[in-house]
Amino acid sequence: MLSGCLSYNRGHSSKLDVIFETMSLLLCCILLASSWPSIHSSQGSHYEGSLNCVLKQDTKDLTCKPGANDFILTPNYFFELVTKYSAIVNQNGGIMKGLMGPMVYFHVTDPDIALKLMNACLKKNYLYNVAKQWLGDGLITGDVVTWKRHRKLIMPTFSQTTLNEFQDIFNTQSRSFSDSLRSLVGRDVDPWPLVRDNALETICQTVLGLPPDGCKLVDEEYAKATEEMLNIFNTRIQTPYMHSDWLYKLTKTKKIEDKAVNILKRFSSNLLQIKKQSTGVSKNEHAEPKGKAFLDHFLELHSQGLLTERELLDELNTMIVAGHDTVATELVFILILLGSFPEVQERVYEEIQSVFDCTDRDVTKYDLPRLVYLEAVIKEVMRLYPVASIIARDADKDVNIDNHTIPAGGSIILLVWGINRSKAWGEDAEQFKPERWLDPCTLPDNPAFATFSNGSRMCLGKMFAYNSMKTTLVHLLRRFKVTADYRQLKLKVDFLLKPSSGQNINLELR
Ligand code: HEM
Repeated sequence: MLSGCLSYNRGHSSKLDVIFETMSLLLCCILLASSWPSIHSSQGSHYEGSLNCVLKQDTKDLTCKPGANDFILTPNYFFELVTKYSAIVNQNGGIMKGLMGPMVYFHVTDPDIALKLMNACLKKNYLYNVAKQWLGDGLITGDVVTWKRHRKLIMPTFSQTTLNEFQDIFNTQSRSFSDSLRSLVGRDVDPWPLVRDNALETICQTVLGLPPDGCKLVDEEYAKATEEMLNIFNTRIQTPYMHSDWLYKLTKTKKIEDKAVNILKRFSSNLLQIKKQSTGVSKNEHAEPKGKAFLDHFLELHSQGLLTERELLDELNTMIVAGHDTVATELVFILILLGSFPEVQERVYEEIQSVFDCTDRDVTKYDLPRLVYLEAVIKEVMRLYPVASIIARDADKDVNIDNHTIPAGGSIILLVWGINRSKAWGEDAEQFKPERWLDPCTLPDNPAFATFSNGSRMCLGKMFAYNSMKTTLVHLLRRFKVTADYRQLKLKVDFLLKPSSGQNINLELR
């Protein structure tokens, strides 16, 4: 039951089913309550036994390390797991076996081993199925066969030409975001709601490709439903009995999920309708997009019979969530770090003033590569605070790595938090040092930076993210000075890495 597939069951239950399931739920709860401690302590050795048979040389056992297990099932279980396992695995050669809840995973922090596994093991771990009801067979949650076909079709959507077309949207959104910050000057405030709304509106504008006309696409209901879903993923992953589809179906959480998914799906269907209507109206009545937007590409693929309408909507939902929550979270971390290191912020400000000749003009595609120090700051914050701090995959065949074999069926946790702090980064890996990005000779190889993942399933939106974050920060930092204290920052892994408190910033007009 615990390793059950989290596939979404679309069928309806009869009354008899409900009675049967309620009785089974009660029985299961009793069994689970009485057996949990033994499942928890014995499951590891049960799995290890079978995994050890195929290991050429035993992978060190993380769960035997002192301190590795003393946080299991604490409220902030995930965050503690990520940070503690990262440190222990880094001290022990970069690959170890260990428990996550009752399941055994191979935990990896060695950048080269991680890259090899990212390329060899394309199948996502069953944990991703918590997002299936919302994201269906989109790129993040789809099975490998669907993913391969869709990735090939969708990759051209992220061409440099398309990204350049988005620069107007990035500028307009960033200006309006900076305007909205004026009301916060002089107060300690949590920037998250405004940063999130801006990122969400930006991705939706780029999905549609319509020039903003002052009218917002996104409402509070959508943003709330997204946050609700991310919380539900977290709850479900951390609650073993909710791993069973039929038990989960009986919970209150499932009802909340159904409501949230309806809101999210209604929103993307509406976007699709707006797009379909806007391509049909004359130029005088409605502003036409200048170039191709995400939805133009998707609709073209649909009209060629390469994507069904359901697949199109799955990709649309995937794009919206992948494209806003990540960017917004990283922007909050960047503001906190800039506010905590005034000398770094001052250097960024001077670079902006120099590139833009002290003017307030928009950011062009030619400015973006010239913002070298700003880019170093962004990358350094993203190294230390990777929003996707773990990536979970399954081996669908035996994978040989140095002296180890990860057997077919083995589950893998790529600890991005740990890869980004591995010994490749040197003794000062824990320190915030943007300068390390300025000299390519002292920089480790690419796989040591895993915030966008690496290999063939790596993030498609990396350049979109850099361009939009740089544009936002230019508009913001030339108007405001930020103060914050990263030492107050408390973190949680709520599916994604997020601040849980201490994220307030203070703005001062320049
Ligand atoms: C700071 C910003 C971002 C970060 C840190 C980030 C990180 C990641 C990571 C780690 C993955 C791999 C997830 C996994 O394998 O489980 C991923 C996948 C993906 N990201 Fe991003 N992302 C960011 C922004 C974006 C943006 C702006 C977009 C779209 C506009 C986007 C679209 C995607 C898509 C479509 C995938 C699935 C790729 C595939 O499996 O083929 N991301 N992202």
